[in-house]
Amino acid sequence: MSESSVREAEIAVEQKHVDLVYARVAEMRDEAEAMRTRGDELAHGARNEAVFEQAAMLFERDVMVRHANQILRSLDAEHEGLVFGRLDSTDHETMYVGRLGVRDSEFDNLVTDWRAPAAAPFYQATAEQPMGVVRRRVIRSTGQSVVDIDDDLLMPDARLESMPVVGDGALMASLTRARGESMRDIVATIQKEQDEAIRAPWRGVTEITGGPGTGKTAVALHRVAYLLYRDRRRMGGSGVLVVGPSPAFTSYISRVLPAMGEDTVELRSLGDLVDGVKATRVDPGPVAAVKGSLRMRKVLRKAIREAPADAPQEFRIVYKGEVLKLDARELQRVRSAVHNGRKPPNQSRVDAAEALLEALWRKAESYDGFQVKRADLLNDLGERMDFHRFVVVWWQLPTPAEVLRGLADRRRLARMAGRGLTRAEVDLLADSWALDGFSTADVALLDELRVLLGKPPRRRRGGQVVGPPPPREDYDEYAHIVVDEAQDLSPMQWRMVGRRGKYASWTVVGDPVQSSWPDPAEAREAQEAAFGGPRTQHRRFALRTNYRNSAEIFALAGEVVRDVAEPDQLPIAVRSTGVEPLVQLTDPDDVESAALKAAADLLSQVDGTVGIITPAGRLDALRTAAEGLGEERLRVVDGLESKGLEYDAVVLVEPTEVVAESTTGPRTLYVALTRATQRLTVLTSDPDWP
Ligand SMILES: Nc1ncnc2c1ncn2[C@@H]1O[C@H](COP(=O)(O)OP(=O)(O)OP(=O)(O)O)[C@@H](O)[C@H]1O
Repeated sequence: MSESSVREAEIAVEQKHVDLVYARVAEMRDEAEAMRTRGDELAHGARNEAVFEQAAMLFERDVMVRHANQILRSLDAEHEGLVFGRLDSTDHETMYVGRLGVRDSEFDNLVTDWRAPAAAPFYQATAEQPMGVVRRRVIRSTGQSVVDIDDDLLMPDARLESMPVVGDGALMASLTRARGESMRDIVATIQKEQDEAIRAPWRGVTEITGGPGTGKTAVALHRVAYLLYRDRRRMGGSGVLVVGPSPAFTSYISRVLPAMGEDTVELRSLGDLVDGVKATRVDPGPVAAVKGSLRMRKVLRKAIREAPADAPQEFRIVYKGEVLKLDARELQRVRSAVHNGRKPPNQSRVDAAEALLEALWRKAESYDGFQVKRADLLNDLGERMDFHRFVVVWWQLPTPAEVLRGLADRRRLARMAGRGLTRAEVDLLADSWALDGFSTADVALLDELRVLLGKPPRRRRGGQVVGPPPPREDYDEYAHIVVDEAQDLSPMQWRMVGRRGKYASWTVVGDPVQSSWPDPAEAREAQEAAFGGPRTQHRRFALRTNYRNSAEIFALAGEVVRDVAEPDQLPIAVRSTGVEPLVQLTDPDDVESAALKAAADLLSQVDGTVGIITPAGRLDALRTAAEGLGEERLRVVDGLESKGLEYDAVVLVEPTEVVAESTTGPRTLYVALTRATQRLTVLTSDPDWP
């Protein structure tokens, strides 16, 4: 038989099994639905019968329905099919591996869930350590049709005559496929070193490092699916949070988990981690660097103690014919004393009122011949409307946003900062807070302020203040938190994320060489604190193969960080395309049209997406210009925004400017140069670049 007819025959064999699986799944769906109906009848019918038994059945019903729904979700996901792998072992057993486990009506395995221990050899077996696997087969489907197969022969000596081997590498086939709107799952082609990180135990901190394109993000997401499968009760209860750098990134990865049947995981970017706030911009590097540093804690702590700008400077109240007056200094003394109490300011208004009354009493007492009893004065004034009106304006309950906005006042900010910030830094921050909206870095500060201020008491109708609510935090705490691009989190951001995971286990993914955070030591410390201190159990995995970039593209990218990276921090790109990146000298006045021209060329050369990556200063202009092209496959982003994303082809605009803008030298440029899978064009007005 010719090779192609062998392949056809083998595809037909697999199609038969796949058909069987889908038929069984349809049956399971019917069974689950019948079960649901029965469960409903039970619930409405025999209320008086054995309640415990009923509860158990209801529980079972819920599990069944959940399972059925999960199967349906996986079926509905338009991905590479339910069954994607097959192992043939030395004992002549065959096992199919898929997105979920399916048994036939006799409880025999039709498909094993990829996350089950039994499926591990599918990812871990190698020619050196075959784990009893003679042939590993990857089955590629479109919908329910098998379209191709790819075999790995791990034990040539154990192969039977009747066992054909076809295909030339499922991994390569997957890597060269065009990239689209969103990231795909990699369940069918997870590599051994990746699998080890995916299947690591849930406890403590799992740290995954690796260069660009080594699959860190993919691995982290598959690990989430794995942990949910293995430990659904622990993980599912308080949930899993995945934190990424930008909304573009969360949107890019948003389909991976649903494709694996997991749609309960929360994806958030650093700018929308706090409910009710959404970052609308990104600060320039030097501004973000100040806002992210731990020095901000002191500034904010001071800011919440400061009287609001519009608070009254003195207080007069007439009592029994005498004017009682507190001047600015006296008021300030009362304010400080209340702040020194243990409650946060937004829960201290009652204390503030009491302290004011005491101060008024001391004042009255100091007047010669003023005959009143302390208890009477406290009571009488405490019920007076004019007193309460004063308290409300003098002890305001500001929102975090109001406090931060207050710091747009340069003089006020300088006072709060003391020697903690330089004058130039005060100017940078004040200018930034005078702009509309908040930046990504501001969100961590707002979260810090929220904790410092405390939750204001809820109001009852009629405007009366009710006592403080039960102590409940107003953010969720998670069972497991994944932090992607972890090298970029500022210390203040680590505090924000850490607050959401006081009892969490962690998966932390990053690449120090791609860092845009200038003070790694301070960030490291804050990170450790977020994890619960240095005693937390740590396990580390390093990924070494770059699956994204062609070898030609990565050779150029590696060049620009040669001075700032250790050799073993640079991954190895194994896929060669024979297409060298193009470096074009451009007229500095003509960069825009050159970029559009280059993008148009690339769009005609690749099937998937094309990205124009530009210095932040040119972003708006290029974005507007590119809109004119009306191309759905084209994106325009700046270097920082390009973090974590990938395109089939990239036009990189003015590398020297990208470096100049960054606070961490060539690292952002390295990020930008490692986004393309197939083709890269660099436009530079610097004849000496690189
Ligand atoms: N085992 C694999 N099989 C198929 N594709 C893979 C595999 N591992 C990684 N990839 C692909 O390689 C590309 C890079 O993966 P990913 O984005 O997870 O890398 P990364 O390490 O997070 O990169 P960066 O640090 O640059 O953001 C993706 O398209 C991913 O699907």
